[in-house]
Amino acid sequence: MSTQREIEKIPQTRNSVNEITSPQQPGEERQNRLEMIAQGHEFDSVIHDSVKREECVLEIKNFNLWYGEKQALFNVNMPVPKGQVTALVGPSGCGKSTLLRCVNRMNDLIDTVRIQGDIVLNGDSICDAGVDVIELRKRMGMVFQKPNPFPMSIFENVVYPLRIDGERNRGVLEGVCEHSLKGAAIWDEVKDRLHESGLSLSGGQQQRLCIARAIASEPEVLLLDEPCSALDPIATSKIEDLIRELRGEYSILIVTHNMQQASRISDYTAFMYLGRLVEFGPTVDIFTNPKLTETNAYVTGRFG
Ligand SMILES: Nc1ncnc2c1ncn2[C@@H]1O[C@H](COP(=O)(O)OP(=O)(O)OP(=O)(O)O)[C@@H](O)[C@H]1O
Repeated sequence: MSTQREIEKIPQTRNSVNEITSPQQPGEERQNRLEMIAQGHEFDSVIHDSVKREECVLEIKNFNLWYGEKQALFNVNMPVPKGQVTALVGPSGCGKSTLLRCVNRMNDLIDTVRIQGDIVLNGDSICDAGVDVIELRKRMGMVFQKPNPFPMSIFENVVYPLRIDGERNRGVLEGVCEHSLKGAAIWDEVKDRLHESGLSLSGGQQQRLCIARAIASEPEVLLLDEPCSALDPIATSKIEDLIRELRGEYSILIVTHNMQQASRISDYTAFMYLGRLVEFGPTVDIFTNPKLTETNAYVTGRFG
């Protein structure tokens, strides 16, 4: 869908973003904020005060990213609250996955990527050239759209992060395996078949196995990139319940296309558009009383 078509569908109401920053003068034409973004105008993200008051696990600061000549992220400033679920939403191609991948430096794997700005994890800058990326990734758990269990047993899948760290103690490995599978709400289903292949599980079980593997190393942040997009509704509902249960113990940043899912599972929602953070606030406010008309148009399905 072209940007222009998206924009045209958004009603140009008087209750636009411009009313927040300046009163409308008689006869003055209001310009939609998303149209201004598409035209390359500078603008400041709208971040609700309640987000700013939260303790942060991550702080994304003045962050820009280019794929070759093409800029994909523009001056993103975003605190990610600790112990909460934060959803990243926005139309396809707005940069949600790119931003998520920056947090665990997966974009380093792409030769053409260039970044500016910083991301701070619990006080530590993660973008410095001197950062040990392997150590950094141990502080993050990542779960992808498609479940990706390794071709090894359920047990070995879960304890994999400990194995690569050199852990050999059977008791420790068994304890972490059970704790992580329970944490991922799949223990009862697999406790009698831990030595079967992880690939023998259903798609939804495989995804919970991947979440168990992601939490086995007790990460500071759990990054979930559309973790339910390949799952049926029942498996999706189990993963959503699980995300709610993991909240508090883990800080979760999740990319989702599904507005109902974002509203069900997240505490905070960030709306992105064409590489910019547009509005970021408590999910209940973003879905029922956003500050921007454009956010309302997106979350109610009127474009994108
Ligand atoms: N490896 C890459 N090389 C070049 N451009 C890329 C690459 N990955 C993403 N992009 C571009 O960066 C922009 C943001 O893409 P990204 O995948 O982050 O968006 P998204 O919001 O996650 O989209 P979707 O919801 O469709 O997954 C898009 O214009 C995309 O084409």
